[in-house]
Amino acid sequence: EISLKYGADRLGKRHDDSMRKFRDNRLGAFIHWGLYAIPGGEWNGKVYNGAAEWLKSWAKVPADEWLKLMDQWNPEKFNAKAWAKMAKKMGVKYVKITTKHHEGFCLWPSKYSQYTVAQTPYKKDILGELIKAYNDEGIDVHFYFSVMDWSHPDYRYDIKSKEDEAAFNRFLEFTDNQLKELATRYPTVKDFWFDGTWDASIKKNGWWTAHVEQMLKDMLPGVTINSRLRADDYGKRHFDSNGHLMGDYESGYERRLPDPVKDVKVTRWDWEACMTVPENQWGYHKDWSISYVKTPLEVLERIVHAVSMGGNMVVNFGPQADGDFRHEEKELADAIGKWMQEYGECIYGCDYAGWDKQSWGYYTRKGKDVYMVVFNPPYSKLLVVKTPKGTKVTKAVLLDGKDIGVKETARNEYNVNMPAKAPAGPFVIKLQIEEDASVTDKYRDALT
Ligand SMILES: C[C@@H]1N[C@@H](C(=O)NCc2ccccc2)[C@H](O)[C@@H]1O
Repeated sequence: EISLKYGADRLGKRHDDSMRKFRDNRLGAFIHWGLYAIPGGEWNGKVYNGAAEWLKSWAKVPADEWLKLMDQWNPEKFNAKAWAKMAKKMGVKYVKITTKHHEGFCLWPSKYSQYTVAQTPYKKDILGELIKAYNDEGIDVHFYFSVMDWSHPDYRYDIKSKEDEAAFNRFLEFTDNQLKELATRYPTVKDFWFDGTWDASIKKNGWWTAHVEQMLKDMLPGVTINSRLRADDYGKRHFDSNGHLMGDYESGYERRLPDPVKDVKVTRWDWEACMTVPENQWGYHKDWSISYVKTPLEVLERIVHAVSMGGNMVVNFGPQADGDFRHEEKELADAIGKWMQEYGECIYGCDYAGWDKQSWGYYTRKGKDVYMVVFNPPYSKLLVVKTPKGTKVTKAVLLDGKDIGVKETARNEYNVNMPAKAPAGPFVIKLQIEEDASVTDKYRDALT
């Protein structure tokens, strides 16, 4: 291994209470809310199909012109309690809020910037209202924070001169101040999810990313930090030059998921995926017909897929400028919530089962309980289960306790019956197992 000053400061997963809660939460929601919600993907009469929160970039709008949108920021339908009730009903255990996205507009009254809610007609501290409302519902709050800040004159994409260096150092100090401000004003925050850290300027300042992780952990013991913040001595990101994960969980699965067979290695560390409902819209876009919109079932499958591989899933919501949600997102929250109400025990506190993936769906595991989450019931009405050596399935029940029958068909192979009346949608079977490495082998491998 090469010696690093700013590489991973820990090997392996964290097992303290805070990280355990992060992991056991499993299902979160993203809130992408900023000035970009006002134009909603359209600028000067042209609708841009790219991500709506990047409209400033697609339409090449100068920062001072873009930030004039602040004069229109007055979400008259915003009701933090209603947002928290919606999240509660969806069954999310945490919400990640964009405190400041790339545009530089702050949802809290930062004293280090003139581009904040305090300078808008709305005036009030939106972030503070949201944290109180979510926490009052028992929902953890995580902060999304974009290091890249298009509103700040000292931001640099690269460091190519002494002036660049001086400017960027001022920018890093500004960023430190905002982060300390967030940690001080909102001490119940449980996680910082950094974005906008891919530029050469950050990769050349790996020391600063290590300093930020330490600074926040000193201020808020237990707080979790995503790998996307981190660059090491050589600009390596997420995983350091020795291949060790930096931060507390991998945060590279944005709008994609690890393959259940080829990428089983991700089960060795903590990770959190995030996803959009359209193909690629985080902020509010007025026209969702421009790309494919996932159904609630497709969102649900991604949630289960993540948990089945030992990861968290964060489903994105892009609130409207008026503070209300579009009907598609309300309906999605409702549908996911109904499923979680009935089957959530196969998600919350669950992890990778370590069994070979089968075509009917996904396994999750909590202690001695292995769950089968069935998305694709077979015409045979027989759900094939293959267990690791020394593991036996002794019973298969629905979550209401109804025994549906399991038959051993070969060594470490079983057929679990489909319920007589196939449920109308994805459902869960709970397996009772016995694990004993000393189990004698009554079957013999064929001699080939
Ligand atoms: C969580 C998402 N991350 C931001 C994003 O655009 N990431 C993908 C990306 C990364 C680098 C260049 C272009 C696009 C999106 O705006 C969301 O905030």
